[in-house]
Amino acid sequence: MSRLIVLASRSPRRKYLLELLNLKFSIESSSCDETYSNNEQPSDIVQNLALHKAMDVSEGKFSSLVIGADTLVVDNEKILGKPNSADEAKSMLAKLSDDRHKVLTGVALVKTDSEGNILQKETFVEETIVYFGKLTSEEINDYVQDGSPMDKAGSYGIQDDWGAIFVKRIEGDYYNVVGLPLYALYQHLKEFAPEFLSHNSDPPKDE
Ligand SMILES: Cc1cn([C@H]2C[C@H](O)[C@@H](COP(=O)(O)OP(=O)(O)OP(=O)(O)O)O2)c(=O)[nH]c1=O
Repeated sequence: MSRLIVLASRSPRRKYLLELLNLKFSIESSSCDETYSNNEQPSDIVQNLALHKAMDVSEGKFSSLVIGADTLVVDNEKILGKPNSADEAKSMLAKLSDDRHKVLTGVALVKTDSEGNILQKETFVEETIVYFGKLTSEEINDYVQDGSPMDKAGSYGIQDDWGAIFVKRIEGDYYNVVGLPLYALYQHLKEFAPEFLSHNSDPPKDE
């Protein structure tokens, strides 16, 4: 039976990022609840949510590797998820202005055997520090009105046109901020699931 990689995500950005590893995979989004308790450590939250997504999608999958991920912003110990309203997006961006914050992405890898049983699972977390410049209220208003903050942790996308204008510098993996830490993921795949890489071992082709 052929081996299958499944990305447990509805995020178009995660699909795009996983494609950069030149792997063949399918996509199935999990319907699990993404709530968490503020008493938990952010690094535990993102890994637990990633694992819930991957475990949920792994049901009924045979000889598969399921990849789940979750991204949160942590600003001075305060966790910022996706905003619930435009006003909340504006206040998140005002908090991030002229300061540094952390972006944490938790990743879960779940392997199933040929009968659909869970064979192995592991999680890891990657942290990137992002430094924002000072944002004027006009810039914040314009971004929230014309940009796409609502589906993003911390209300911004570093990859968006205006998002890029906010960011002075980062420490760590850029792709981790966008939603999937590609360097760490590839290293973990080599250790945890090399059999899923072997038939995809051709180097990426230039466009
Ligand atoms: C900080 C930041 C977050 N994000 C995104 C990454 C994640 O998609 C999103 C955080 O929400 P998540 O719950 O991690 O992911 P999701 O709901 O988009 O997708 P799924 O759970 O189905 O995998 O914020 C950016 O795209 N750019 C950024 O700069």
